[in-house]
Amino acid sequence: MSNSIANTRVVVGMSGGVDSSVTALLLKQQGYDVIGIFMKNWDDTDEFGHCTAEDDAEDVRRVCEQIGIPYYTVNFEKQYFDKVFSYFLEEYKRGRTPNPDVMCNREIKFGEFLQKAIDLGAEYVATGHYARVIEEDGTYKLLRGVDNNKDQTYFLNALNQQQLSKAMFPIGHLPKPEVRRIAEEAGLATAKKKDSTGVCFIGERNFKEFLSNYLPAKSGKMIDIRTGEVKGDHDGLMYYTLGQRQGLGIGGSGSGEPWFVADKDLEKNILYVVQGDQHPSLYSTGLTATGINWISGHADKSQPLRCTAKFRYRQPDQGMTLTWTSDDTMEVTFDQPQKAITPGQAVVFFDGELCLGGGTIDQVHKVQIQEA
Ligand SMILES: Nc1ncnc2c1ncn2[C@@H]1O[C@H](COP(=O)(O)OP(=O)(O)OP(=O)(O)O)[C@@H](O)[C@H]1O
Repeated sequence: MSNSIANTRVVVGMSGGVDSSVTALLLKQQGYDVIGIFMKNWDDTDEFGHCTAEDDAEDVRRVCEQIGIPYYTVNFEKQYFDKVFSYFLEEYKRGRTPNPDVMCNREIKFGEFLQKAIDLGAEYVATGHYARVIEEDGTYKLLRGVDNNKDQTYFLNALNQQQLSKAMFPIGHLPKPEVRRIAEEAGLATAKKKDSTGVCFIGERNFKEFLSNYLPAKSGKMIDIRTGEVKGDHDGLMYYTLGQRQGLGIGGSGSGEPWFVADKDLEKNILYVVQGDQHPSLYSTGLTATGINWISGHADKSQPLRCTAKFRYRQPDQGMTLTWTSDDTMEVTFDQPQKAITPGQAVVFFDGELCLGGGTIDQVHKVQIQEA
């Protein structure tokens, strides 16, 4: 074992899931000085006094004991509330659909948590994200995880050079089934644990009910964007996402094609809907992105750039042209009209395997509709 590896301390962010368990195991096997830390970011104690964070912390304890590494729990509930949840609520108040995971990675996992790790003498923070980071000529590059199905670069697009220089993603080069196999072979307590889904602080709860605890809902009219006809009432604009089909409560069986959310007018509190999933009002030709993080730090902002991008996790990449309009804003023009582009979500740019960076979708440029 190389002495320098043995002297390199790595803090692993342990969620109690299989990915971070294998992350810690691999680093330990490679000879690093590994510490496992579970973050408690949210008090999810239910009405029966049960808290899933406690179950997860217990899984972290069992896995760390199996691997033979020290473990701790840190509480970042206040920091998470101030830096992620407040932003989440603010965005919903503006009628947008935020991405708290992108913010959590930037502000908590590779913000507060990274600082905590550094305070503990660690050189790196490792997580079980499916992504890769490499250094080339002093620049840190974020690459897609090799498992296309699991690639999580979408959520890591807001990390900067300093954060990437401290990040390790030890399972980024592995397909998920291989990660499970490693966990099973090592007999890790989390080997068969099912993957977490959804926004971490909402969990399996009903989203509408959850949000209504924090933001007052204002009902209003639901209007057909084509005819101006009132189709019904909505429960509050914040509950709806562009392109959404479920939960509109109109167009029951026998009344033709399903209805979709086409637009929101925040000022007038109107939800615009349209019938048929191919209607042009669901499509856009481009978008304005703000708060752009260009990972390499070196961009030629005077030239338009061809690349691919995703507007949501697990979407195939789409071709487009980027034009910088200021230091951190750009106009994005799609090669083909795109459906259900959602303000508040992340747009993330790629050049092949390389994640170039990303930003927040601010304005959406709708397809111009020419009715016959
Ligand atoms: N509560 C937590 N405490 C510490 N680290 C965490 C926590 N939640 C997530 N992480 C870290 O962030 C990574 C990605 O989080 P995500 O919620 O996407 O988990 P995941 O892909 O389901 O992985 P896992 O199987 O490890 O739960 C995790 O693998 C872990 O390293």
